[in-house]
Amino acid sequence: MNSHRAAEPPIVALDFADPARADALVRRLSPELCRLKVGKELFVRGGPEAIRRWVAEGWDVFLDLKFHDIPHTVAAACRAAADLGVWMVNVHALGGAAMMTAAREALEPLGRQRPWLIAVTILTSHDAQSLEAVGLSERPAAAVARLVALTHTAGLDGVVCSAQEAAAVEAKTHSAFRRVTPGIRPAGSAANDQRRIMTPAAALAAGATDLVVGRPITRADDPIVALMDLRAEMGLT
Ligand SMILES: O=C(O)c1cc(=O)[nH]c(=O)n1[C@@H]1O[C@H](COP(=O)(O)O)[C@@H](O)[C@H]1O
Repeated sequence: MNSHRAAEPPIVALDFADPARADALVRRLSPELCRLKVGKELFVRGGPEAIRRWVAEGWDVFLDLKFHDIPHTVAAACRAAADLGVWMVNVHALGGAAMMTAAREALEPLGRQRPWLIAVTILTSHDAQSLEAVGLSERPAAAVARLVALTHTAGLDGVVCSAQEAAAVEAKTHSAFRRVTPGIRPAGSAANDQRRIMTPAAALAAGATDLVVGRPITRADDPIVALMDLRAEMGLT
C-alpha cells in the first residue's frame, strides 16, 4: 500500500456527447483538484481543439484513445498525441510487444517533454465469461499478469488495469510503474457496464496509483460535490 505517499488527484473521464458540456464542467474544476481524461466519444465529436486549450491552461490531460493497430500506425498516433501536449496516452497491450516498443521509441526523442505511455491490459468491463468468449480462457487476473509482463518488458510507464489487480501488478514490477485504475465505484453507486470494480479507498489501499472516475462524477446531481466526496475518500482535502 502506498500510504506513505499522498494520493494523486483523481482523473475525471469526460465522457460527454456534447463538447460544450465537457467544457462547462472543466470550467467548474481546477488542475489542483483533478486531472482530465478525453476518450473516444469526446474526441470524435470535439476533436483536438479543446485538448490544446486545456493543456495551455495547465491541465494534465490523459488522451485515452487506446491505440491498437500495426506498430507503424500506433507509433505515429502516439507521436501525434504528444504533439498535442497531453500528459498521458495509452495503447492496448494486446497489440503486442512490437507495437508497444514502436510507440515507446516514437516518444523517446521528446525526452522529458514526452507523455507517460501506458497500456490497457484487460478492460475493466470484462469478466471471466466475456474473456472466454473472445478466446482468452484464463481468469482476468492471469491475463492481466501476462500483459503486465509484456508491457513492462517493452519499457512502458505502466498499465491500465482494475484495482483488483493493482497489488499483483506492483509486486511483479516496481512502485513507480503506474497502475491506472478505472472501474472505481464509491460504495452504493451503480456499476453500469463495469465488471471488475472497487471503491476509491480500497483501490488506493490495493496500490492503485491513478484513479479514473467517470459517471459517478459526471452523472451525479452535483459533479463538484461528487468529486469532493471522492477526494475526501482518497484522503485528499
Ligand atoms: O483506458 C481506460 O481509461 C479504461 C480502461 C478500462 O479497462 N476500463 C475503462 O473503463 N476505461 C475508461 O475509464 C472510464 C470509466 O468511466 P466510468 O465507468 O464512467 O467511471 C471510461 O472513460 C472508460 O473508457
